[in-house]
Amino acid sequence: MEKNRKTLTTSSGMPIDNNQFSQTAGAKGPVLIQDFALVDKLAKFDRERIPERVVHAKGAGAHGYFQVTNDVTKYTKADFLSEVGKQTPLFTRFSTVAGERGYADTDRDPRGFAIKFYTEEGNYDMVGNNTPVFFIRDPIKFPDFIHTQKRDPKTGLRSSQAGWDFWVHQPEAFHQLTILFSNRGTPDGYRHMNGYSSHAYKWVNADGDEHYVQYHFKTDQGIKNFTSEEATKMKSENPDYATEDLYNAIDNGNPPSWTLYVQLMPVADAETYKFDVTDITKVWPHSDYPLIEVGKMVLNRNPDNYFAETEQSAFAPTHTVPGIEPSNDRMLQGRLFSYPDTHRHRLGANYDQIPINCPYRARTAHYQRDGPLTSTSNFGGLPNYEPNTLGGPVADPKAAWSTPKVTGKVGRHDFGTPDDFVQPRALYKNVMTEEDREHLIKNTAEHMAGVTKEVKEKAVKIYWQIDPDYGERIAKAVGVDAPKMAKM
Ligand code: HEM
Repeated sequence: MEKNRKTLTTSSGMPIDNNQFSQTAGAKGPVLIQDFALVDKLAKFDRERIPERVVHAKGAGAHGYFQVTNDVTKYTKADFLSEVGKQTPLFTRFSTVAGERGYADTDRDPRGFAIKFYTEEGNYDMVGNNTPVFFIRDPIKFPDFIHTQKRDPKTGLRSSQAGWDFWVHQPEAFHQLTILFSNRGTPDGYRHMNGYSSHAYKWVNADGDEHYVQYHFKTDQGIKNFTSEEATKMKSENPDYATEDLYNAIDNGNPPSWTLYVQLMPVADAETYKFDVTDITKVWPHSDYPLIEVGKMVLNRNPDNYFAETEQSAFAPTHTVPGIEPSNDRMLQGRLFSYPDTHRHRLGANYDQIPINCPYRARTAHYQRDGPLTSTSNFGGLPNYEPNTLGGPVADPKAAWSTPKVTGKVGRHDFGTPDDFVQPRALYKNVMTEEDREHLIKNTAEHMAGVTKEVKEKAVKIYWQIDPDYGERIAKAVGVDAPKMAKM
């Protein structure tokens, strides 16, 4: 055996004499079940795959840190934001949404933008996207929406018909669609896009004052997008383009960074504001609520092992810290349940004990025990019940959340009649350049190419209500009659 090379072992640590030939009964005889070097290897291999994430299956991860650059203590008591200069280690995962784990990175799709801050008060996860709004605003619609983005149950193919058939029944989706079918739907890798909380969360300060908050992580690399042609070409040239680009930038000592800004709205303002600020299909005008700088996120270390870190990372909006609370945004409330639930399914009940998910900078103290793959000391001989006289951990009333009032009847309430077109109209008319609009029309029409006339006509009707120019140009590009639609 060569010097300085370790002896190969089984997973139980038994030295292995030979890794080239299975044990057999005689040179021509059958393979023996006593050969643990073989059985251990095959059994481990048989179980190598865990379920992929039901959405956001393909992603790239990176370690880094967050540093506070501005005093925000009058808005939140979150300890990791308590001092200018304070640094908190973090892990980030960027992703596409609909494709499977082997899918191409440059597909038109929102991009996931998930951050796990390892704070001294426990892990804080910010699970956002590169778009400030979303397609729907009630969690009961999420599984149906995602089914339209995944493969058709009969053909096993992706179907743009399903997407459009769903969207034409959700006029509120057209704000997000106007973003998705602009070139922002095909960002040039993960370094050149912004990240948003999309939801309103709540910041609470030490005196109990509450603000709704929206997060904007602005890329310091500048926004860069692919055109539809460039993105499609890249799918075949390098399906892992975004993953490789992020890895190489960090590996080459060129750490990407993002500046975090927030919009803050006193909770009382929300009652009289012109729209429901917990509606995720809306953005808050910067003229009403300007951006306030908070700090910088820098990604400077690649994972050592993709599976252990990136694949096993488990983010949840439920993982929060004192000073940051959920709002009543219905989508967010649905997500609070969905993420830890899917982690228990994907990784097991002790997903929090996997090193990448472990709140290693906080001192955890509780009475939860056992379960599959318990891989900590399981709190040794400490008591496993409470109340007790044994000096075990007790709850601290100071950690109580804010106590917002709720009124009204239990029921399946609709959203009333919000104006879902004013914001996509402003985006189309006032924010986009003529070149942006040309790309938007072309990209939308390309995607709608195989869609039925009935669905195209319904979509055109919505586009026309957003803005007649938008509707007429889409109608022309997809080959339906816009003026007739407009009179319907
Ligand atoms: C009711 C609505 C939603 C539901 C039920 C839902 C559910 C899920 C589920 C089950 C996963 C897989 C998690 C895993 O296996 O680790 C996931 C991933 C993800 N979701 Fe959502 N989602 C919703 C809306 C949203 C919204 C609005 C955003 C962004 C603002 C978002 C951002 C993400 C991101 C970034 C990931 C990937 C996290 C990672 O990198 O591991 N989701 N979602």
